[in-house]
Amino acid sequence: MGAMAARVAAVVPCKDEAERIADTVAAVLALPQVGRVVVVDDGSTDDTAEVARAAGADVVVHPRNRGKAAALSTGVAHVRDLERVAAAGEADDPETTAPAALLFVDGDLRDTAANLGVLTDDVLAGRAAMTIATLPAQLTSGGGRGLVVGLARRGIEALTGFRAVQPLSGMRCLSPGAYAAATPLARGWGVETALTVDVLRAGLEVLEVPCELQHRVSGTDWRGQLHRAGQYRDVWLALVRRGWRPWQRG
Ligand SMILES: O=c1ccn([C@@H]2O[C@H](COP(=O)(O)OP(=O)(O)O[C@H]3O[C@H](CO)[C@@H](O)[C@H](O)[C@H]3O)[C@@H](O)[C@H]2O)c(=O)[nH]1
Ligand SMILES: O=C(O)[C@H](O)COP(=O)(O)O
Repeated sequence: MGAMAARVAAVVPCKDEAERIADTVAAVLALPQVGRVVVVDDGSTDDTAEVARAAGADVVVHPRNRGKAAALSTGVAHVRDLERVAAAGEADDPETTAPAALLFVDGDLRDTAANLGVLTDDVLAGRAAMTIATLPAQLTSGGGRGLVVGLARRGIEALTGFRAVQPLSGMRCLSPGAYAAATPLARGWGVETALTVDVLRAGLEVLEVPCELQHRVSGTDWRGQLHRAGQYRDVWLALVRRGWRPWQRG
């Protein structure tokens, strides 16, 4: 394994993923590119933290739910703390411990997370600053009507010219420069949309990469629709805060 081989740090934000997180962590830990997996338990009411720890992840806990973007920020901060400790142990060569890239992974992918390796190649080779997974048709059908996806796609295109196939996809690999360009992260469910806008606006390359992933799809019940309403609000806010004014179009 080369020096770069295990230099990706994975961050997995989780709210109530106890049933799925062990498989997800095991699959990500098995990727040769990945050196560490940090799970952020974002105020779960189940055993997510314990299960993730038992599966081999470093775990940080939010005592109260703070949303996906806050969980990602906490996870990256924890990666950096762990690196500082490791660098102190390895004396004068922090380069050997600093991650070459961050891999953002949802907790619900289970063993399909084993297919995430394709996201890291372009970033580690310097061909892209951020890669975004595009998912195949899901085995479980969802209840979405494309409203949130359409909003995010239109806003990103208006602000940057980039037409995203799956603008909400949370599985992303980022170079340290891409992460710096996108911080502070937009709140809640706006984080992916804002990441794409901010990284592109920094003049960096963004690539969508097909990836064989399956995740838990939101349904048509009131819970699913409430979830989509929250997504819509956060994506809208992220876009407006970045200067999108759709109501001004002639
Ligand atoms: O308050 C929360 C809610 C969720 N999660 C975790 O965030 C991830 C994504 O959540 P999920 O409910 O699976 O989101 P989806 O409905 O599938 O949303 C899609 O759209 C989101 C943006 O709106 C993206 O973050 C997701 O990656 C994308 O799959 C999962 O690991 C969750 O456990 C948190 O950490 N905190
Ligand atoms: O189910 C989904 O794909 C997301 O929750 C987004 O919902 P949408 O279909 O309304 O864009």
